[in-house]
Amino acid sequence: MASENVYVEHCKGINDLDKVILRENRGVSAEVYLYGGQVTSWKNERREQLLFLSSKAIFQPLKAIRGGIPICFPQFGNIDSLEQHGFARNRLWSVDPDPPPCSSHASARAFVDLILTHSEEELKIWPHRFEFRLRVALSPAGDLMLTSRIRNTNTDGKSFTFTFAYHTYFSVSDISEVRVEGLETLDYLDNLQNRERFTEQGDALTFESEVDKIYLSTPTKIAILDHERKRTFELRKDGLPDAVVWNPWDKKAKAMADFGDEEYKHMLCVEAACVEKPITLKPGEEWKGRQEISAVPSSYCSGHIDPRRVTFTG
Ligand SMILES: O=P(O)(O)OC[C@H]1O[C@H](O)[C@H](O)[C@@H](O)[C@@H]1O
Repeated sequence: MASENVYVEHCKGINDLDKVILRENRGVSAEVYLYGGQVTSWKNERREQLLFLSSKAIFQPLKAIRGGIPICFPQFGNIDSLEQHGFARNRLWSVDPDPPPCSSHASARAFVDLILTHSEEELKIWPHRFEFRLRVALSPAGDLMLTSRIRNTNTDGKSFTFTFAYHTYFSVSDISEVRVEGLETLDYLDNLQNRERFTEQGDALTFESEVDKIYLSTPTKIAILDHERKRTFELRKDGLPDAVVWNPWDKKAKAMADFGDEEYKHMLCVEAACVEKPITLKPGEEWKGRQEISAVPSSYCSGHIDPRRVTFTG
């Protein structure tokens, strides 16, 4: 069991589900449910919530929690016969009692190591043995860092193939005030058009209708600028070439039981992912995928904001 200290608290959350609270200097914090291995909260030093969590989210096994950072594994989407976005987000993870050394975020004090392995039940729907280790860490500066290490532990000599995403729901003031930089001019697969391939035109992305796109071979940094809240999220990723951008907009919002009708205005999913080219692991092989997110104050200037030149005050 991970040690209890001022940085890490193991407790019960909604519906008595186990959760872990990570705390750092100046009151920054994050919360992780063992159900889904899912981050559900990330707060800055002003105790402001940085992730979107639906007011209608259902915290009950077999349904993924709507918001935070669901983990999509072993598939993103519903291409395969498996459940949409795979089973990892619908399973009870454990605290990893003996995590192997993790070079990422080695200096973090507020972190938890979780593990998910195949169950006998699982083997019927996805016939592979695996160990999925997830480290969630909060840096002293308040950055939220997730590292996934997935190992093929098959004993029958078989490789397995998977796709993956950190399905991050960012909290935004008003979707019509948001710009995403770093994806312009890239190719994407449009989920609203049978995954047909297009090229993004023009400047940074803005939003005025439903969007569900998988941007391909993206840069390792993406910025999400919230003009009204004067906040910029910076997403950095490694091992995850693609980035999914999703907002259901009004009609789909109404069709989702665990999502408020108007909540689409206050969220945007930007998901570090590996979708276009699935990953194949031979027995004994391990894959690693990392995502780090920071939230920094940004000064508003109509037109261009260069995420590399935002004003850091913290
Ligand atoms: O409702 P969920 O299974 O959580 O999926 C929510 C959304 O996830 C991704 O962003 C997909 O690209 C969307 O097509 C999907 O609607």
